This record gives sequence, C-alpha cells and structure tokens, in this order.
Amino acid sequence: MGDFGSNGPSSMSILMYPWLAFGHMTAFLHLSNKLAEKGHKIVFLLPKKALNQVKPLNLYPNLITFHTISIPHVKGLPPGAETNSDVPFFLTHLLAVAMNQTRPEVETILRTNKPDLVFYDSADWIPEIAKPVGAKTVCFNTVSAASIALTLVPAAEREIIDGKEMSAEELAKPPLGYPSSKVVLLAHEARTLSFVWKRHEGIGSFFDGKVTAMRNCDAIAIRTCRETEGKFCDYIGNQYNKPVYLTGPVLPVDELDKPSLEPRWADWLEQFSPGSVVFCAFGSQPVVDKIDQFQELCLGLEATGLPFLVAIKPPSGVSTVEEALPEGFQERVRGRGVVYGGWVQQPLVLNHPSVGCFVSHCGFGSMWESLMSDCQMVLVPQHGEQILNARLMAGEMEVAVEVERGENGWFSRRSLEDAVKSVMGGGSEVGEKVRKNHEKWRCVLSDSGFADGYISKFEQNLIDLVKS
Ligand SMILES: C[C@@H]1O[C@@H](OC[C@H]2O[C@@H](Oc3cc4c(O)cc(O)cc4[o+]c3-c3ccc(O)c(O)c3)[C@H](O)[C@@H](O)[C@@H]2O)[C@H](O)[C@H](O)[C@H]1O
Ligand SMILES: O=c1ccn([C@@H]2O[C@H](COP(=O)(O)OP(=O)(O)O[C@H]3OC[C@@H](O)[C@H](O)[C@H]3O)[C@@H](O)[C@H]2O)c(=O)[nH]1
Repeated sequence: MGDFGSNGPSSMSILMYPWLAFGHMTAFLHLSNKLAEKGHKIVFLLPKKALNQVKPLNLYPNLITFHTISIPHVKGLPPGAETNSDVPFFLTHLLAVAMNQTRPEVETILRTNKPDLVFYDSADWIPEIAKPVGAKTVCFNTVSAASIALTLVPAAEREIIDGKEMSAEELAKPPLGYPSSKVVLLAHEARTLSFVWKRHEGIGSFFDGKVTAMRNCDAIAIRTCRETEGKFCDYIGNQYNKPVYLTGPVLPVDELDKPSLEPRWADWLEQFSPGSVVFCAFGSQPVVDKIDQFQELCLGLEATGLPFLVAIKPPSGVSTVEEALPEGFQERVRGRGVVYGGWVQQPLVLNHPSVGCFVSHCGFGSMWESLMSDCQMVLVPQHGEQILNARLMAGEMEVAVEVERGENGWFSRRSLEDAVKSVMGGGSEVGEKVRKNHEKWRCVLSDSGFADGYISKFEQNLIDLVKS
C-alpha cells in the first residue's frame, strides 16, 4: 500500500452510498468534492431520478463518477418512488426497506471496484459486505451531533412494550450523561421522536438501524465542528468507544462566486432593495404535514408586509402548493410574494443581496448554509432533529430566533409575523443580538483556514484508517 492523499503519489478510492434523500446526497457530494480536490477518486451511488439534480454539484467530474442504482418497488410506496421527496414522511420506513433490497447490486459494485473506503449512513449492512473486499467503513452522519447524542446512542435504548405508545415525557428524557440542558425537547415536541424506537416489520426500528450502522463501522464521521458541537461529539465517541472524525461544515464556497442563479429568480429578486426580501425554504422533503400550518406560514409572511419567496413541498393530502394556498392569497401578494413548489438554488438565493431574512425548517444543511450567509434567521423546525438544531442555533449560539408555538405545538401567523419583524425591523434588541452573534460565527466559519483545516485533518484520519 503506497502513500495516500494530497501530498502522496497515490489516491484513495472511495465508494459513497448515502440515504435516499437530497439533504443527505448533497452533503455526501459536497464532501466528495472536498476529497476529490485532494486527488481522491469517488464512485457515488444514487437513484436514477436523483442524478439530474445532483450532477451539477459535481465539481470534479474527472474524479467523481456517478453510478445509478435501481430502487425496487416496495408495496405501499408510491409507484416510481426513489427518494424521500417522493414519499410522505410516515412511509419513510418503506423507502428504507427498498434501500435494503439494493444490497446485492451494491455487493457486485464493491467486488468490482474494491475501494479503500466505503461511506454510508443508512445502509447498515455495508460493513458486512465491505469487509470481505478489504474496504474500511465510515458511517458519515449529515445530521447534528446533538440529535445523534439525544436518541441514537446505546444509552438511549428504550424498552418498548409492544402495542404501547411511549409517553411524551418518556420520549423527552435525555440519555444518561447527555451533555446539555438547553439542546433538549419539550414533552409535546418529543412526540415527533416516537418514530425512532417504533419497530417495523423486516427492518426493526430506526434506532436499531442507526446504532448498528455506528457500532459496526470502523469510524464514525459527522458533518460538524468542535466549536459548535464538541461536547456532543465527545459523548458519541464515548458511547460507541470509537473515533469520531469531524468534517467541518463542508460547504461549496467557491460555487457561490459563480453568478449562476436562475434568471427567473435573479430578475425577480433584483426588483427589491438590499436586504429586504424574506426567503423561506423547508428543505428537500415534504415536512409540513398539516395544511393549516402550511397556510399559517403563508399568512404570516403576508402579514409582514415584506417581499417574500417561499420554496416548499406541498403539505400532505395535496399534490401542488397552489392547491394548498389560502383563499385570495395569490391576488393579495401579487408582485411581492411567491410560493414555489419546485427546487431553487438555495445557497445562491441566500447570498443574493436583496435577501435579508431566511425562514428555515432548520435542516442541518440549511443551518450551515444560513450561518455562512448574512441573512437574519427565523426558525420554524418541524421534526425532532430540526427542533434540536433550532435549540442549538437559538439557545446555545444565540444566532437566530425560533418561532413561538402553543401547547399543542402549533405556530400561528402572528407568531411568525412577530419573529420575522423582530429580526427585520431596526432597533429590536433581539434582532441586534442575533445579528451580532451571527456575524461573529460567520467570521469564524468563513475564515479561509477554518474549513480547510477540518478537511485536511479529516483526510489524514482517513489515510491513517486505511493504512491501519
Ligand atoms: C423510519 C422512518 O424514518 C423517519 O424519517 C427519518 C428521517 O430521519 C432523518 O434523520 C434523522 C432524524 C433524527 C431525528 O428526527 C431526531 C433525532 O434525535 C435523531 C435523528 O437522526 C437522524 C439521522 C441520524 C444519523 C444518520 O446517519 C441519519 O441518516 C439520520 C433524515 O434526515 C430524513 O431524511 C428522514 O426522513 C420517518 O419519520 C418515518 O416515520 C419513520 O418510519
Ligand atoms: O429548493 C431547495 C430545497 C433544498 N435545497 C438544498 O437541499 C439541502 C436540504 O438539506 P437540509 O439539511 O437543509 O434539509 P432536509 O430536510 O432536506 O434534510 C434532511 O436530511 C439531511 C439532514 O442534514 C437534515 O437535518 C434533514 O432535515 C440544502 O443543502 C439546501 O440548500 C435546495 O438547494 N433547494
């Protein structure tokens, strides 16, 4: 085995197989770009339908090769479903079943490619098929260390009594030794965690899958940094008794220099004064279950009186965002407000000079992208890990405002309007505080040596792992 890496004569060959969700595939691809920049070769496995969307993000087509995988149909899934974007949230476990059925195809690819390393997050059987071909395995987590530490460590195991739902209080209890009292869930929020321990036929629970994935890998990797989540990473390392490699934020900074925002949005945003537009996006998968909450979101933005652009998937039960809009809404906001159900280039929109505020569901990818932008941030998290990310941003880092919710967990148009106005109007104490703190973090994170330092260390960790 020769020397590896940016300074060595030979490169590592790496296979990547992320969970079938755009938030995960994009994070894996950003990391692939960083490793390709250092001369390593990557074979990237993904479903056919995802190829067109992900391909433009490949900055090193000579080193990163896409290999499409056939995702079999599983009874209960919509016909042709291949990624999380095609599947309602409550059917996600069936997509995991479909991913498991790709094992024979992945095994053949592994035997042919014989990579040095395999990166995965959800396909917990990867170590079983990688070992025989001599590949080392890395479980690369694209979600926050805090959300893993709260629910996906051995100490978070729960005794599930079949047929009995866990109470919200039980769900909210952090595992022994959990290192934060701020990044936690309230009882009503913890209900969104019930999926973690729920058993499904053929695949067990989400908890079982993730713990197996992290127990059996050679190293755990997390897309985070010590400065924001050090104590959670240490906790995870101790729980699994294995190394935890950190990649840092892994954002495609150079791409932002390219003036390639689609003209339809560039032209639309251009009409408004600098920092005046509210951009709202809720990630790559359908997250708002209830049409009423979808409408409160629209009405709250309308009430701010500011120009706004919303990129969001339709709520459950309808197939287009237009069907879900409140009555008369489009006429009232014509010229200053757009709700769009398709894909927009989020990092480029966030960096457009007219955009001054980001209303986000607080997915971990969006969290990094917003930290690197100079937008004010309003958080409307929908599910467990997004709520924890929001606590990290609003509670620990104090860089954002989280929208207030009632006892039932619902937010109102008024609470959204208030949150946006608190960060967009001049002279608000909270608005100034989050702006200042955000600016401090942005300086730290965008320092040229910061991200590069993480990636260099990460590359060295991988080289040592492969040689071991
Ligand atoms: C099995 C079905 O899955 C459910 O949806 C899963 C979504 O999970 C996201 O990933 C995580 C979510 C959470 C969370 O909400 C709360 C937590 O405390 C921890 C996590 O962790 C993860 C996670 C962690 C590590 C890792 O390597 C991962 O790959 C994920 C994921 O981002 C998203 O794409 C999934 O849709 C769904 O609710 C369904 O009801 C379940 O049946
Ligand atoms: O219209 C869109 C929607 C999304 N995106 C991009 O897609 C990515 C979405 O990832 P997020 O992590 O924010 O959110 P998702 O809900 O899609 O992801 C999910 O899986 C990945 C985890 O890190 C998230 O925490 C989890 O919520 C971001 O990089 C965002 O810029 C677009 O570019 N355009």
